[in-house]
Amino acid sequence: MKRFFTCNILAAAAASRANTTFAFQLRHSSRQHTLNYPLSRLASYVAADAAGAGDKQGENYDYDFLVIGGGSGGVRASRIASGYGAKVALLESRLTHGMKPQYSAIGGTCVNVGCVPKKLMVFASRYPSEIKEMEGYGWKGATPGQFDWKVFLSNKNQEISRLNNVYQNFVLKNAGVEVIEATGSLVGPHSVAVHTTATGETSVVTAKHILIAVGGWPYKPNIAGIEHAITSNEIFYLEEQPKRIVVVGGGFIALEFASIMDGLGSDVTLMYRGDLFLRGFDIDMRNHLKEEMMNNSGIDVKFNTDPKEIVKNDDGSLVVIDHSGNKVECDAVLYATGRKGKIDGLNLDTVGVHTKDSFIPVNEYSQTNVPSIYAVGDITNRMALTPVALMEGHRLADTLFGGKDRPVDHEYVASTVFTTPEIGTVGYTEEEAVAKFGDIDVYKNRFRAMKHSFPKSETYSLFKLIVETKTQRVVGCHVATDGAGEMVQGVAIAIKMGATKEDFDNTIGIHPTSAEELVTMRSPSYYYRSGERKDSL
Ligand SMILES: Cc1cc2nc3c(=O)[nH]c(=O)nc-3n(C[C@H](O)[C@H](O)[C@H](O)COP(=O)(O)OP(=O)(O)OC[C@H]3O[C@@H](n4cnc5c(N)ncnc54)[C@H](O)[C@@H]3O)c2cc1C
Ligand SMILES: NC(=O)c1ccc[n+]([C@@H]2O[C@H](COP(=O)([O-])OP(=O)(O)OC[C@H]3O[C@@H](n4cnc5c(N)ncnc54)[C@H](O)[C@@H]3O)[C@@H](O)[C@H]2O)c1
Repeated sequence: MKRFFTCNILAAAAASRANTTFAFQLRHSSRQHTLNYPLSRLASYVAADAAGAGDKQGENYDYDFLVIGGGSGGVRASRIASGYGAKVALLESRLTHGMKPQYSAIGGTCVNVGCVPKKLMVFASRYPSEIKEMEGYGWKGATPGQFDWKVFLSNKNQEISRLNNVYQNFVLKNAGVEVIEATGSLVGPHSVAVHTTATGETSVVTAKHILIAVGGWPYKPNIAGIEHAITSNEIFYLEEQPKRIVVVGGGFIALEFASIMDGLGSDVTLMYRGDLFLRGFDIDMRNHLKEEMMNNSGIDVKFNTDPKEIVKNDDGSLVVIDHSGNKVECDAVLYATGRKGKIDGLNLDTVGVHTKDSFIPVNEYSQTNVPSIYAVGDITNRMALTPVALMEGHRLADTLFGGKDRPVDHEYVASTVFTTPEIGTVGYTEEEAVAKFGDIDVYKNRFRAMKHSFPKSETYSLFKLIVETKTQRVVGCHVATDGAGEMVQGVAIAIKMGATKEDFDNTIGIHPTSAEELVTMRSPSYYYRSGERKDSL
């Protein structure tokens, strides 16, 4: 007798009681797979699932740890778990990067369509401004030449392919992780349907612990003509460099790509719906970046501007019409308006995993409401940064397989917006510090770095330290300058360790650098006492 069931553990259990053989019908995304599954095996994992995650049951699972998603969090968790001797399999939909439908591949968003190709574009985009200053240093007639988008893209693609190979065949293979090119979806608290990418076949495997590390996906608001807009996924594969580009958004991705495309020679219009971009960052850094962008880049920054419609012309060019009826002609529109969790097709409902919007809430051990199922990285909507996903994955593996008690730690996480100039930041903003501590001392200096002052460029840096008055602990450091990311990484160690302003003062600077400013700001620029700003005491 052959019967069909949707992928539902209760239906499977009923089938096993009726002692039938059956084909198991699974739906994932738009595809539908049929799986002929041996009943004895199915019955065993149904029984295991029904019994919960008992240690004794665990001995019968196919794996100790099954990871869905081969990005920052999944790769780190799986290789650390394997290092502790766990039997680990990792499912990633694709092992080599490329366009639709996934864009991402082994290594995740960061490696394929995020941090890495983005940073390569940042490097490429900064050469022209370096060359502009060369004349002041005595180099006559230097020009950046012509940027060849196709050459860059081809080199970038080779580099990402190299990294895909490194992840699959060195990082994970050497760690003993079984990598499967497949898309995973949940069947039960201990069972996952594995939809093999190459063949379309589906099988079901069981694991004592399951980790969901599927990352996120760009979100575009539903305005007329939105289908003509691209996202950060597509920009890494555009065949031609858009001569004119409108970037919509005011977060990390919008600002970084506005800077990149400007540096590469495109005409850039940045549209942000609010008064000032980079909400959540220190107010001085936000204002400083605005001034630097307006004074030292070609970016046309439009605040309080929200597109209402995108119209495609017959020649393929686009027009962005905002709510006031203003029009901007361009060749591409990049939407960078946030990211959603990639939960589609995971069958979370089937197993009862709670979601909030498109994300999966977890506790401090990255555990979902279903005890055997964990989630790390962007899908948990804690802090969407690669090193954070790495930390969450690592700590989970330490806890589950290393015999350690390692909850996540999101305090004093440093980050950098790779605009020109970069904004490096760790700890509390001025606003947050006032709200939390009431009494703070603020040290601030805006200056022209030696490198820019000599060729007489009007390019400024801004350094800011925030100190809790009572303890004199440095609780925030915000830097807008060349190489801010490299600089703030070191400061983050000191701040995480609880360094005081005196510790900073006792540290001897490196001369001549811009970074020495961090240890030479002697007197506070202003203070807050009981939440009220005071210019002197
Ligand atoms: C343009 C851009 C630039 C960025 N720049 C930076 C930066 O400079 N610094 C920084 O710290 N962060 C940056 N980020 C953020 C960073 O990329 C993410 O925080 C990080 O990649 C999250 O890791 P993750 O493990 O949660 O998920 P991801 O890295 O997104 O990995 C998830 C993987 O799971 C796979 N997958 C999804 N569903 C399934 C399924 N059902 N079965 C099997 N596999 C599946 C996907 O194909 C993907 O490869 C950037 C992001 C973007 C978009
Ligand atoms: N350098 C880095 O570390 C880096 C770089 C890129 C991305 N990231 C991570 O990826 C995450 C996602 O980046 P992102 O820039 O897409 O998101 P984001 O949340 O940083 O910014 C989204 C922006 O879009 C705006 N927005 C949202 N909905 C809108 C709408 N309907 N219309 C117009 N504007 C709208 C928001 O006001 C905000 O300015 C970041 O939060 C960050 O954690 C990090």
